[in-house]
Amino acid sequence: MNIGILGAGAFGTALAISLAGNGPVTLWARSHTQAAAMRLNRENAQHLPGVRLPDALSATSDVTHLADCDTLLLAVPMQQLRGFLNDHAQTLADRVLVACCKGIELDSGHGPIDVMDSALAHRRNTLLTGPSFAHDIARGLPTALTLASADDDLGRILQQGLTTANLRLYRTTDVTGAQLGGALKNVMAIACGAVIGAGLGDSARAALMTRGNAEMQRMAIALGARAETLAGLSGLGDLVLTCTSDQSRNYRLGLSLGRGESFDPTVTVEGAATARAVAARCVDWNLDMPITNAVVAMLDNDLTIHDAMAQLLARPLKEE
Ligand SMILES: NC(=O)C1=CN([C@@H]2O[C@H](COP(=O)(O)OP(=O)(O)OC[C@H]3O[C@@H](n4cnc5c(N)ncnc54)[C@H](OP(=O)(O)O)[C@@H]3O)[C@@H](O)[C@H]2O)C=CC1
Ligand SMILES: O=C(CO)COP(=O)(O)O
Repeated sequence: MNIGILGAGAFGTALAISLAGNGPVTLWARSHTQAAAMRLNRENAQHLPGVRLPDALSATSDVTHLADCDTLLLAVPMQQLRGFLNDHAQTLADRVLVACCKGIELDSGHGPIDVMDSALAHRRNTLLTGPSFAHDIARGLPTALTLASADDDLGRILQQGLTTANLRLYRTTDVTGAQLGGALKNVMAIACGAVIGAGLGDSARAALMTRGNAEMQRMAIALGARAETLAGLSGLGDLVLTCTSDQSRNYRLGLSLGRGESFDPTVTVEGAATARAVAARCVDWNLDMPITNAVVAMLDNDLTIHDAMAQLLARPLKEE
């Protein structure tokens, strides 16, 4: 397998570092300056400082250097994915594509594979998702992820080719479940960060994680996912990681909301747009998504975390 990675952010770079342990990998950055600096300094100082780029990793800003790559990993943020696919349709044609982003597109309500399926003519579109921080992968720490492919034969090939010494891949054909688990856990991480930031305690966070998990299951099953996918790495696994670690940018945005502090708007926080994408559609989908709606209200400054928790506690009592 000849691998290229498009998008030299934290995650794309971390995956490139890990995969370079298997053989040569090409990492494409849109910025010529960034690619040149990575070649010169053997470091992605902008997005993943402090980690040496291995010799088997070639950094470039020239898409023609991806000509020999049969498998391309796309590591750009979710809301940029469609524009990116349109801009690079020729480079991506006839390759196996692996989306590495987590989220739901605001305009369409679609996840990464759905966006690729609608934007590109071919259908060899897959997703790599699950609990993993870029810094952990890049430092060689053990990680387990899910490779989602509707075509199980293709899934097996990718599972084999993208597994590395520190990256163990499981696979699933439930692309809907994998997309939604990775997208919705970020919304719950914002809520959990807000609870901790406001000093409401670990018990409240445990309640939110559990009810958030129920909310994720409800939506995913309604849209055709399998319950066991949401109980796996791409759902519960990533929910646990992201709601409990301040390595998570979504969780840190929540912390800032809970503390009443501002947050750097240039940081990639997928859960904010995803929460809006879901909240805008949950009435049409006939879905009860109280935590997601509360996150949107907090992001819009319409609700404090104290009021949001009071509202959630005052909901009609029901069976678990
Ligand atoms: N970081 C992590 O730990 C993990 C991240 N992910 C997912 O990976 C995805 C990317 O996140 P991450 O790498 O962390 O984000 P970063 O903010 O670190 O990097 C984003 C990268 O995307 C590039 N980019 C943005 N828009 C475009 C575009 N239109 N064309 C080309 N390149 C573009 C940026 O380029 P530039 O620098 O030039 O702006 C940058 O290299 C997200 O969906 C995230 O949820 C998944 C698991 C773990
Ligand atoms: O997806 C991630 C961990 O699995 C990264 O989380 P953040 O995008 O919140 O940093």
